[in-house]
Amino acid sequence: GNVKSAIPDIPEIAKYFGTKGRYEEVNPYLIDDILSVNKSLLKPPSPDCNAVHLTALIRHGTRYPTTQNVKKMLNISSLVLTHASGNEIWLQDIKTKWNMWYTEDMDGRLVEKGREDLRHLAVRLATAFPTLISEGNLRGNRIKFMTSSKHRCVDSINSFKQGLKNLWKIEDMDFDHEVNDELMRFFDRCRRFIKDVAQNSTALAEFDLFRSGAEMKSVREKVAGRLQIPHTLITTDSVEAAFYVCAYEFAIKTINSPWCSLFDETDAQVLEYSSDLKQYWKRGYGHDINQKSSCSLFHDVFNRLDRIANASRFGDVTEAVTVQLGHADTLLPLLSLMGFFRDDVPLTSDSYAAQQNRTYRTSRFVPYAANLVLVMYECSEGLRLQLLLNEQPLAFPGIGHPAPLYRAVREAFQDLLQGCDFRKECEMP
Ligand SMILES: O=P(O)(O)O[C@H]1[C@H](OP(=O)(O)O)[C@@H](OP(=O)(O)O)[C@H](O)[C@@H](O)[C@H]1OP(=O)(O)O
Repeated sequence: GNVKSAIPDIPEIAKYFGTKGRYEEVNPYLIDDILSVNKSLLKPPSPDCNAVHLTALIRHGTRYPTTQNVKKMLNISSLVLTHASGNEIWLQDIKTKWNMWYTEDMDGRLVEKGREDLRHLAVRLATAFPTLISEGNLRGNRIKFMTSSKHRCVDSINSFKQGLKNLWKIEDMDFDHEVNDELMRFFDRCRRFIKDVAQNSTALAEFDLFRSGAEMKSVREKVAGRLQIPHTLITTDSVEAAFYVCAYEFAIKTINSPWCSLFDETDAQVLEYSSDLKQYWKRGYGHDINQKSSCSLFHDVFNRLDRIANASRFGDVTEAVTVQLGHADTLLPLLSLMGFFRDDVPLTSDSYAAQQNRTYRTSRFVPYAANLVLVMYECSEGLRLQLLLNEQPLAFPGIGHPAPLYRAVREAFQDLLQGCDFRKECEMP
């Protein structure tokens, strides 16, 4: 019928959930129609072009909290259930209508919504690129699948495949995927990253400083006041965990949880900045090795594009589509390596106010199921490469065109193409 689907009651702070945000917040038109494809955005660069290859680098779909966060959520929920007082409706609802249902064994696994995220993404990409993501190419093994070994990624790539099988009513075939952590979890393989960042307690100093700074103190005091709990008991971990309850209740169950009433927009923006500081210094521009650790994935993608470019002259392109499933930690370093979302000044613990309009804002570009799609076209004047991030055209830095000539892209990235040696960058003396 023509009854619009009931728009879920969306927490006003939902756009500040960082890497724990829903895909729909980045593309709100999907709330009404999850299979909607903005065809005008996705038409070929010019009528004479035809698509010859597509690579999709995809983050897994919506997941449960990781164990480390379930522990923090347990702490804040028992503190609130035992110590909070006040007769606000939302507090009564937390106490009477909500229960702490998260358990440590959830361990970041994919939830049903996460399977839907990937099944729907598969159908939308097949709709947008029907000559590449096609039943014939799937049955003809011209669509390659690769994934991180993490359960949430394996489940995600199987959901992506299931989306295509449902679309074409395929029940008589299964399709393999390659588990490749060297590429999809390169950060685990880069010794310099592990030593200088992951295991270096000073590497996230700006993040740590902000978490114990003035803006976060104000959030803690306001939340303590709303709960009528002494603010000495409300730590940064507490407010972060309560924010995560709100984010996970929404992402997993599309519920506007009473926990969201603990925060106003300013609180959410402070917590968003805190999350951006973590990603900036651990996965982004903060440390050069963060981006250099993604050199192996960068070369994997461009070596394939070069093969396609050479083969396309002879029309025997066998690798029509490559789908690679990873993490936010896979996409963020690569996006930085390629120069996306770089601010003129670094994100630091004391630049919260100055960075209100920062471009490195993870809520805007790496939600669950975030995806970077590269489409190569054969056009009359040569090969073109179109870039899409979360199904929206993305101009290459320094080129400003979302579907430039491939040779222009290679020129822009020539230093990386000739350098960016993973072994050299990552080995330790
Ligand atoms: O804060 P948590 O424990 O959720 O951090 C996770 C990462 O989640 P994210 O920060 O991206 O929301 C998780 O990335 P994902 O893309 O797989 O969800 C990562 O795999 C996991 O190790 C945690 O990252 P951390 O840097 O080890 O804290």
